[in-house]
Amino acid sequence: MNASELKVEAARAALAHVGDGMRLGIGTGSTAEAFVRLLAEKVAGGLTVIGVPTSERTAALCLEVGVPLSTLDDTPELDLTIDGADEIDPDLSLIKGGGGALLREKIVAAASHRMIVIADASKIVDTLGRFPLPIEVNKFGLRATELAIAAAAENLGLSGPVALRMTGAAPFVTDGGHFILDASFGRIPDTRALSNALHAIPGVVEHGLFIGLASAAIVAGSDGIKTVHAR
Ligand SMILES: O=C(CO)[C@H](O)[C@H](O)COP(=O)(O)O
Repeated sequence: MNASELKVEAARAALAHVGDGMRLGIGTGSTAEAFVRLLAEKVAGGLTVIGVPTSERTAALCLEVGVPLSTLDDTPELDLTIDGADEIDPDLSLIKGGGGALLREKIVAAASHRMIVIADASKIVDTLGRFPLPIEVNKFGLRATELAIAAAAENLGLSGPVALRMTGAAPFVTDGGHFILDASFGRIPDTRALSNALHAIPGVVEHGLFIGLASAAIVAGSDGIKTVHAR
């Protein structure tokens, strides 16, 4: 099976955790999209759920395939969020934001009683940081924020390019109207320290380190599906 097929298998396995009447956070990315399409089949078959999407892109897909939606304002407490990830470590800390939706993804995950991550096995790492860390920043003072991020990283012994994410010739703009800086710091031994340091920078809106949010990860590999639970 290729990575796309494995993503579908992980998404299919996650459906077993969705019960009738649930309020569901719905993630962003290709794995989450596979989940939405499978969920829509269940909804067509009579399953009742209400979804809160983590991006405009996911909202559009849900509307297209018939998954009923709410907003986090109308449904501020969720039973379960299903979302993908760019990296997953053994503690179920994550890097997310490859699709640019990290802010809403984190808000939705934090509003959920449980978060289940779905992924193909290539996303599993020993230590987070192979995937560049997405950092969502306010447009104002971009250069100053970039310098502050580099300085904060250096204090923690981390360094590497911090690149403004582009879509063609223009900067990528998130659903919240912000920019994304992708920080290639390499391995991040102390994710909590980096998280705190980034949160202390005024121009940083949010970052893609998800620590203590995932309750389980459903990972599909060539040897089958494994479910890893948070310790
Ligand atoms: O965090 C995300 C979007 O912001 C995605 O969950 C992450 O990028 C994984 O994407 P995919 O399922 O396409 O591999």
